[in-house]
Amino acid sequence: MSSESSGSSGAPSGADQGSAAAVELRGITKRFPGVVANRDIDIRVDRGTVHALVGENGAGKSTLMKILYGMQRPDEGTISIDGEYAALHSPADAIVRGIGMVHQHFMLADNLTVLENTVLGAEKLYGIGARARKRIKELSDAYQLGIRPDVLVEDLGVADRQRVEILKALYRGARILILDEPTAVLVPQEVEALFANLRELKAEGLTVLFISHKLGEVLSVADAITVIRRGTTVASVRPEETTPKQLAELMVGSELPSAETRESTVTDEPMLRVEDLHLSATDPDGGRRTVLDGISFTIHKGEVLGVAGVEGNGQAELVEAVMGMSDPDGGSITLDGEDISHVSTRARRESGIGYIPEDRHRHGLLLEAPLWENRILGHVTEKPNAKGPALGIPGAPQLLALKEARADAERIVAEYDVRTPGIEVTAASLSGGNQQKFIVGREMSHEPKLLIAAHPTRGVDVGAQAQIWDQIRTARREGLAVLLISADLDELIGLSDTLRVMYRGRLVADADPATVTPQELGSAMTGAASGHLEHREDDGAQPQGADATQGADEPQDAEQPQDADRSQNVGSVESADSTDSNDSERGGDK
Ligand SMILES: Nc1ncnc2c1ncn2[C@@H]1O[C@H](COP(=O)(O)OP(=O)(O)OP(=O)(O)O)[C@@H](O)[C@H]1O
Repeated sequence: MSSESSGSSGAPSGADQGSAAAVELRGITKRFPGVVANRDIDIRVDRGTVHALVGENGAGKSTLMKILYGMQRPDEGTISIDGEYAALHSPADAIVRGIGMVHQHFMLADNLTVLENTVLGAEKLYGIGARARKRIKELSDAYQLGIRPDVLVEDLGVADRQRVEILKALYRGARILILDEPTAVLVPQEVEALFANLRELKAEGLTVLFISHKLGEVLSVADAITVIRRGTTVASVRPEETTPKQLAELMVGSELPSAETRESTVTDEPMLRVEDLHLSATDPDGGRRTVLDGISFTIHKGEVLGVAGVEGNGQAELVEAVMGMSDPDGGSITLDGEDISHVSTRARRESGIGYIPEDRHRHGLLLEAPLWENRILGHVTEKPNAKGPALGIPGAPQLLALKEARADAERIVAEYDVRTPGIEVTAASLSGGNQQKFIVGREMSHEPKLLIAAHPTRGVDVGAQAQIWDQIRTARREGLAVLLISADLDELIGLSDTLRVMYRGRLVADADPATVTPQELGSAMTGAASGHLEHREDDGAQPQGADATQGADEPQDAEQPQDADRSQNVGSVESADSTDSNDSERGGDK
């Protein structure tokens, strides 16, 4: 594997020009209790192409890719790689066959360098020293990955981490790369950079298979598209012959949704008021770094406040602070006139905050518990899950109302179209998008006053996305206030009444959702100046927090102020001469 992967360009050769497909899946069937995840699937993927897999939540895409990567065994069917039958019993078998996979949740060790992460477990290939370093450089140059081997992974933004994952796979000799929803966490500029990388890879004869719910992107980068519905392939289409609308109809039989919110329902009654919130975190070396640096905003009843930002600039920490999951150094949080700065997460929920967390596995679900128990999670003292006080004695603890909780779990499954064999199965056995739909259903069921929604439609298909957007809009009309964090800029622009940009732990700019484009917002998020954005005077000109080692783009501190002719209605995200008082600080890195 290693010998065949050192071509003169440093790229794996992939040069076999035979007519065999890079991947041929024939008659793949995979059953789980109560579900046929894949049913007699045939797919042929030509060498040197980018092949997209699309389909609604629970259609069977991830299962199929896990089978190809040796993580799961099919009950029936065969896999051929480059025309040869391949028995893939484990990822190790797949790697030997030149298959690599980049999962949605990156699997890198934060406290190790890029080089260490790359060689870990693959020491036999090029050792751990000079040869390994040379190989990393060759691959990085050949595919223009821009890898810096000695940087700690924790200092990298998401787009860079993704490139490290791709490099890791290439280093192990991958010629077939599987990417699971690779663009879900990227801003538009980063998506473009990733697609440029994918084009480089295929130009060198590599084959890319990727799963995505973003149909516009699929059409822009894929050479071929396979649509899976309810476990089986329903169409193979060429992008040049297809529109996003047709693709959506093939997938779910529904129209492409629009996030656009036209009529305003914003009132002048404040629901959430956050004032001068400061939060710092301890670095592994014991130093302190600023994560939230004087955050202030108000969300009114009937208002959706969207916060745009490249992952790692403090949005996640802002959400956790509002939910009472961290202990801010200063500032206050007021909900509907009540100071909740020092009350517990449970008390915050009980006073009417719904919470759709960013990491559904860590904060949204008990993965090994049945779905009906997950109905109770986070709402243990609320109806319909609780009844009491026990035995009618005042002050006695409440009892869990198990029957009612089960019935309500059934209702959520039906209303939110959660595809599951039942409420007794574990949350872990649901597909990612169906887990998300269940969480959204649970949180909306309690008619919150304030919804904290972090990436509410991440991983859900276009049909379910439309439904979730509708739910949020309907509740907003009835006075719901929403703090919305999303990497999906169309969603952010479409749903928000007010839009703020977060950068290095500060709210640095405002954007008008009616006029701003995803590209402009994306630029602002990476620290560049952009049109339609208003510099926030009240946040002060000098950022105190954190260098932005986030994202693919380095901070553009050295950039000059914008052209005078653009400056009339345009604000820079940060003043051009801003100098970080502490370059070692980072905004909200994990
Ligand atoms: N380990 C498992 N145990 C039981 N059922 C499973 C397991 N993994 C997947 N399933 C079921 O198989 C079906 C296909 O799931 P899969 O994750 O492949 O869907 P998907 O198309 O990737 O969905 P999404 O777009 O939501 O990620 C679903 O009904 C899911 O609940």
